Amino acid sequence: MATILDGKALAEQCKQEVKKAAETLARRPGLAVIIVGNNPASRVYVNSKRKDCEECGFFSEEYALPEETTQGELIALIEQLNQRQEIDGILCQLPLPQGIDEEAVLMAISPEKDVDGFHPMNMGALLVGKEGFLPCTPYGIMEILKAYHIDPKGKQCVVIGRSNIVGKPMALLLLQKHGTVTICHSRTQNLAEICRTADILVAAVGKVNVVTADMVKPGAVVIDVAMNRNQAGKLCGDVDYPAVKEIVSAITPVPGGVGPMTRAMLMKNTLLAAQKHQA
Ligand SMILES: NC(=O)C1=CN([C@@H]2O[C@H](COP(=O)(O)OP(=O)(O)OC[C@H]3O[C@@H](n4cnc5c(N)ncnc54)[C@H](OP(=O)(O)O)[C@@H]3O)[C@@H](O)[C@H]2O)C=CC1
Ligand SMILES: Nc1nc(=O)c2c([nH]1)NC[C@@H]1CN(c3ccc(C(=O)N[C@@H](CCC(=O)O)C(=O)O)cc3)C=[N+]21
Repeated sequence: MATILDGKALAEQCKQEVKKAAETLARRPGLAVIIVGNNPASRVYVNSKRKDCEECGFFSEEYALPEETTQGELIALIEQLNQRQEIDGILCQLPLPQGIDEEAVLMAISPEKDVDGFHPMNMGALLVGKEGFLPCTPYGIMEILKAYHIDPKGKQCVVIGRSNIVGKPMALLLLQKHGTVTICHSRTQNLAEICRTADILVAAVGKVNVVTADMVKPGAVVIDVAMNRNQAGKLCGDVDYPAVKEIVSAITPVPGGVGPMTRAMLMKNTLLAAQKHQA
């Protein structure tokens, strides 16, 4: 029987710890969340971030900007938030509307307030193994592995996906923990064969059933990052969960796996930002 890696329960635990630590600070940690346009999925995520802040006793501000917002206006807001003492973390929800250069926007966030860990300064710190904010999703996955005593050291790790926010930093964190890491993407020719070598398989593609049971080594650990909707409109990951869970040693469910831990790590990063900021 596979262990179901319960990200939801672990996230609740993490948030309780964050809340406790936040109570010892002179001032509540503050998070500003910016959302541009009317992406319904983004709306859902932003609402849950507000709830997380309340749970952790944080101060939070939300900026819901219209679809027509210009890059200049968005960056001007970020620059104001960079200056504000009571704001420890700034998150600009992705994706941004067409015509706005995401990289320019992410670069505008002060690296000290970049609780998403998307600024090139924090990305660079991760690359060279220096301290910085870790991107929340890969950070949350490493916390899941740690909590369940799954050590990447010496293991074959396969990451499917090479985005700057998930796949690439995921690969770097597994490498940092001494995994032997292979990164796959849309041009990978022998995906199934490479996946079958994995002791730890991380799927971060965004396509239903891109990972089927024949691609998974029996006894492997499978982490499903994706947030897809299937034909019935149900939330699901990249992995054919019912079939794959029968052959693995451990697997994250969707929902209830990586998603809640991503949000918990956002709270953790905001706490860390506040601690540094107030030191
Ligand atoms: N649980 C959570 O907290 C989070 C979940 N997500 C979800 O994770 C998924 C990935 O997100 P993100 O990294 O931002 O997505 P991107 O679309 O930026 O990246 C997807 C990656 O998958 C690769 N890919 C596409 N098709 C295939 C294929 N057939 N075989 C192998 N690789 C393929 C792409 O390759 P190429 O580079 O060649 O195009 C790309 O590297 C999405 O479902 C997203 O919703 C994202 C963030 C947080
Ligand atoms: N600047 C920025 N930072 C992000 O971290 C960021 C982003 N932009 N854009 C979009 C992606 C996606 N993402 C998720 C976070 C939590 C869940 C989550 O909590 N999921 C729940 C289910 C939620 C539901 O029911 O819809 C779960 O898996 O159990 C999902 C997805 C963060 N992202």
